[in-house]
Amino acid sequence: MPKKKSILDFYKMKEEGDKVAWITAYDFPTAQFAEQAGMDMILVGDSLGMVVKGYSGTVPVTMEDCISHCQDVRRGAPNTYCIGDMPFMSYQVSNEKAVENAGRFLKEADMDAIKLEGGQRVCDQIRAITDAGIVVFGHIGLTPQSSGQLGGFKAQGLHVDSARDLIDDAIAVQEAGAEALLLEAVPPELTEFIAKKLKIPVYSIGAGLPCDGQLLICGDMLGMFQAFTPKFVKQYANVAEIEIAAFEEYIKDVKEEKFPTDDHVYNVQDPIEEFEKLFEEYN
Ligand SMILES: Nc1nc(=O)c2c([nH]1)NC[C@@H]1CN(c3ccc(C(=O)N[C@@H](CCC(=O)O)C(=O)O)cc3)CN21
Ligand SMILES: CC(C)C(=O)C(=O)O
Ligand SMILES: [Mg+2]
Repeated sequence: MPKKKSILDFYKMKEEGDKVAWITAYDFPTAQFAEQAGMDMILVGDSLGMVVKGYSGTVPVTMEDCISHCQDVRRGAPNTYCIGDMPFMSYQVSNEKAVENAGRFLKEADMDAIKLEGGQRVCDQIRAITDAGIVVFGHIGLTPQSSGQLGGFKAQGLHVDSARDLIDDAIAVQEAGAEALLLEAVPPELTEFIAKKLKIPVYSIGAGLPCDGQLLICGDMLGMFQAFTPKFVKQYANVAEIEIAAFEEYIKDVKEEKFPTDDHVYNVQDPIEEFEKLFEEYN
């Protein structure tokens, strides 16, 4: 079992050009499989609202949802670096609320770091959480919690003006004390510039190759999420197909009385004659 990584390992990996592979996970079994596979880190994303709860966005997700899923993931992956994702309205209102809620991820769910969305406009919160001794991951570009302002789940930084805003946001997030930055759905040219410009590791979800590592949503890469498939997703398995086929076969077996067989039942421990006598008593 390799030793659990720390944020210093991720700085070192950036320096040495070793790429970080991470996925989201929300449950115990997925966390176990990710750790067994050697995943560098796990994000317990507020995307759990869409991937496991079936909401159409991440806005309804609560602190209680996030803490509960972080606890499940930690039990499954005790030796993997885990990041808790701060849900909508858990950090926007005030620095005090932001610090208090960030702290819950560490105290109640043993997370190693927290992530929150936004650039310059959340730098006060990033500074406050950092000052409390908590590792912060920034997240800019397509920020699903503010998809209303973005006009939907749309790629960002495609034009020079918006790219300039994102570069300013990236620098501000680093200056505020964040120790890593996630870029979501921005063009690779911009990703490469930001990854080279910043001292902190810069990771991509839908932001191309030239940076310090890649994140995918587990439900997307495993083929378990059916509502939509972002352009940036590579599907590595079709779990939906496997699961539906298994359910269909089970249904058929039940209808045709092919399940259960002798292998799946318990054997009586008294002579069958005694059982027959027992049943007689009731006839
Ligand atoms: N399952 C899942 N995967 C994700 O990647 C994801 C979530 N859920 N929930 C939170 C956000 C929302 N994300 C999304 C959602 C949709 C697109 C998408 O369909 N994009 C289109 C159009 C892009 C555009 O209009 O610019 C695409 O073709 O990629 C992208 C990212 C990323 N995150
Ligand atoms: C989309 C990713 C980056 C995320 O924040 C999540 O999974 O919640
Ligand atoms: Mg999120």
